[in-house]
Amino acid sequence: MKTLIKDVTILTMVPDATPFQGDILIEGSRIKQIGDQIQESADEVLYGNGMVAMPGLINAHQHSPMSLLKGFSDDLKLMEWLEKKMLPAEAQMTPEDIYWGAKLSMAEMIKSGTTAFADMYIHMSEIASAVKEVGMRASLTRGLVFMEDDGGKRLAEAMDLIEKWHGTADGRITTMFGPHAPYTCPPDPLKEVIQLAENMAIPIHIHLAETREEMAKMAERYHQTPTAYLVNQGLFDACHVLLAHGVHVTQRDMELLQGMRGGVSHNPVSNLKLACGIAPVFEMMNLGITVGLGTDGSGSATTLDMFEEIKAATWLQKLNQNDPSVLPADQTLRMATLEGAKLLRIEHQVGTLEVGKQADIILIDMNKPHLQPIHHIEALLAYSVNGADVHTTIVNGKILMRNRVLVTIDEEELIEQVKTRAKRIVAGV
Ligand SMILES: N[C@@H](CCSC[C@H]1O[C@@H](n2cnc3c(=O)[nH]cnc32)[C@H](O)[C@@H]1O)C(=O)O
Ligand SMILES: [Zn+2]
Repeated sequence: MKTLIKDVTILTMVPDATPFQGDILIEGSRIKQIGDQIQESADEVLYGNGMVAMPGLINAHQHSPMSLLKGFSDDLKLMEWLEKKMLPAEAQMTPEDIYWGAKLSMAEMIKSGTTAFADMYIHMSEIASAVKEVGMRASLTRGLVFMEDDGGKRLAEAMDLIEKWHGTADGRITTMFGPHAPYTCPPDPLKEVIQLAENMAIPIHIHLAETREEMAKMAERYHQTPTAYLVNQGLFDACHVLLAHGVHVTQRDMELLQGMRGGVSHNPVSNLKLACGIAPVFEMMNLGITVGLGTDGSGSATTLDMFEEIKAATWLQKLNQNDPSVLPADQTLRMATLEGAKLLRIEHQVGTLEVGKQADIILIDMNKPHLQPIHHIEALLAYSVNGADVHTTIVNGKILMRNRVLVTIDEEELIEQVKTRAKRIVAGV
């Protein structure tokens, strides 16, 4: 199967590359050729017509089934929101609900230009089945809380996910271990997971230093910051780590993180909405720590539009540093693409448009008043585009949305399913 994208403005996101007009040839799942006037017959030709082609966005921290809970419980503090609303609602969710919730998130992600995501939740085989069917790329994690003895049930589910799904769906699905957070993972079980991750060469995805309450809790329990606690359990020596949030990290914490494999998913909309604080993204980047972008679950962020995260990320750092030159447009776009790919450990496959890489490409329709005239493409993409401007979404060479119509998801059926399921779930809370 060959697809030819003709006459588009190509933003490869390769560092220092400038946008240019040209064609992209996709063969199978990969980018075969990028150039000018490619003369090759293809099964499908997409005409650029004023569009921009760029790498699909990568959402580095998500809880996909929580889209069933979007708008259910807002304007609360994180711990209250989590303990009084989210966890009781999660207890009502059946495996089938998880499947449909994940699909709902994927529909929203594909329609707003996201092609890959990192997900931490429960009933992960349901999510894996949905990812396989829908055609997205995902790094899947069974979230592990160790606050009560569950006889090893959660960990067994995590192992099962990794053994059954890692590297499957034509390589679109990878997995991580997911100790949930420093405050839900005491030293012994955490060390056990770290050991497993090291032995199996599987990365770890974990929440870190999201709230002031977490800082206080960890100081009281262990007389340490959450970051120092993880360092002292040997986490960063063992494996690649995807840290979600990293809002409350001290200068000393950042120095401890310097040189880590992996990095931080910055989730600015969720952090703003829950009034968690502003992550020191600029400082972390200056220390060479990889920082990508995520939405967190829709239960908190209430949106999965990564273009909103791009805007929030750059605005927050400009304000925080009192300097509008901080996080310029191209750097922030890179956080949502190549840096995110590094966090998911898939940068050899995606994150830039390069010959030989997997074809995860989005086309953005610039023929709109709010996107004209075009002086600097990157500025418009970072500051003006929103998810609804995405025209076409391609993952692994396959078109998942064509002219805003989903190809692998029946949108009508999806909406019917989630309406009834969501109603039943919250009735039990
Ligand atoms: N609670 C599950 C395991 C955790 S899955 C991932 C968890 O992260 C929770 N979560 C979602 N957003 C956040 C956040 O911003 N901070 C901390 N946890 C969150 C979410 O509700 C879900 O319970 C169990 O009992 O087995
Ligand atoms: Zn989260």
